[in-house]
Amino acid sequence: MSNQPIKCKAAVAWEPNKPLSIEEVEVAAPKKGEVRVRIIASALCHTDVYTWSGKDQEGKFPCILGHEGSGIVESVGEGVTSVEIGDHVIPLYTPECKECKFCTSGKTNLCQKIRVTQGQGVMPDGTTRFTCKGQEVFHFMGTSVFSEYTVCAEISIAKINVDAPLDKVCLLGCGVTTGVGAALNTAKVTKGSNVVVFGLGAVGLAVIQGSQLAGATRIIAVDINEKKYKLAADFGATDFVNPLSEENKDKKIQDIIVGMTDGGADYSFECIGNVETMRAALECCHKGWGECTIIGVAEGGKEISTRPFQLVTGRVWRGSAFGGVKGRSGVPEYVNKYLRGEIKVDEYITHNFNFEQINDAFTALKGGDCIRAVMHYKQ
Ligand SMILES: NC(=O)C1=CN([C@@H]2O[C@H](COP(=O)(O)OP(=O)(O)OC[C@H]3O[C@@H](n4cnc5c(N)ncnc54)[C@H](OP(=O)(O)O)[C@@H]3O)[C@@H](O)[C@H]2O)C=CC1
Ligand SMILES: N[C@@H](CCC(=O)N[C@@H](CSC=O)C(=O)NCC(=O)O)C(=O)O
Ligand SMILES: [Zn+2]
Ligand SMILES: [Zn+2]
Repeated sequence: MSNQPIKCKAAVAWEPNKPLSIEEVEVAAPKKGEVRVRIIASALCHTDVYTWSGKDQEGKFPCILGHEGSGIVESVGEGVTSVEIGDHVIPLYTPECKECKFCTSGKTNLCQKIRVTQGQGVMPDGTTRFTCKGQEVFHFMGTSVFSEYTVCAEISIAKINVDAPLDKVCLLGCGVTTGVGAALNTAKVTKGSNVVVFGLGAVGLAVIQGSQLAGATRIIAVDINEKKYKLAADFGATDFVNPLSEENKDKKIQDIIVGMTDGGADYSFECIGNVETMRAALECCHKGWGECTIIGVAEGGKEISTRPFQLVTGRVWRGSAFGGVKGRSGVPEYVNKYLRGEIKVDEYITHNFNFEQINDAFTALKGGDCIRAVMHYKQ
């Protein structure tokens, strides 16, 4: 246990859409049921960019963003039993308390024990552990890994194999687990099926990886950025469609997919966060059985629509958060799968930066060549 605050560097988002500012912050000691973690590495996910842009209805400023990270337990608060100082961990934006109605339902990974306060940018007791220049700074997604030290609820901490390289498995804190899990747990892609993936960022590529693991025979990758096709092929995509190409630009993407697949997709996934492609992802599904999984996060105020006939005639629209993976029990297993060579992680990392260069990581992710930018913290 430690009762002392720590002063360290953090990337503070003072207001939306402005470069993050590397500041000295004070990180209070973990309270009862909390864990303070020294972050070793983190990666930037599109969701960080989304909240930073000001389009997230739950976005609170000033805050410390970051939800795809890894680190080492520095101290624990009263009553913490599942981790101890020195454990290697991945902070979870989808906690797992193992006792709420959601955790015990066997039907979802969406633990709700601390969801309300997490969305308000505070710890479960309603207060923040971060201060900067005398001002309170909000947490983000219960993780705030863009800080050299962060405090999380114990139920938001997955203890992982100490042999795993922390600057790689940080990606299992969101993107890779989300995509692989969406294919395997949420959609339950079947052997021999055809799959369509909209959006070839880390999440879409991970859906391709999961679909290949599930034995899909045809995986159609859809993206307006053709630079993403090579990596998609490496992950198992068999066909590539650019909706904006000369040949396609006057056609509806759903009609193109239906034409390519003798009636439509068995499974489709939206990994962009655009409500038009969410509609297309549903409508490209095969009549009678095609299932569309929405993963992308659309900006606040946007709504999806389709003709109800699309659903009446057997297509299914569902969503997936964190790949349907239960954090504390599932993430350690994903780390072990990576260590056994059963899932790829390194291949998603296209850029590496020092933590202080975090604004360059934002520029890279928006630049069209980046899948994941990993930030390395001072050791
Ligand atoms: N549900 C969940 O649990 C999670 C959801 N997410 C969400 O998933 C989505 C994907 O995340 P991530 O992989 O990090 O994002 P990226 O931005 O890295 O990937 C999105 C890809 O879609 C492409 N794209 C953009 N617009 C279109 C379009 N109209 N048609 C086809 N392709 C398009 C982009 O091209 P370009 O390179 O040109 O931008 C990019 O290649 C985001 O909305 C994110 O917030 C992320 C993690 C977890
Ligand atoms: N605050 C956002 C919610 C965005 C969202 O849907 N987040 C996903 C994870 S995205 C990770 O990169 C999620 O887990 N959703 C479930 C949840 O309980 O938030 C908004 O209001 O749009
Ligand atoms: Zn994410
Ligand atoms: Zn729970």
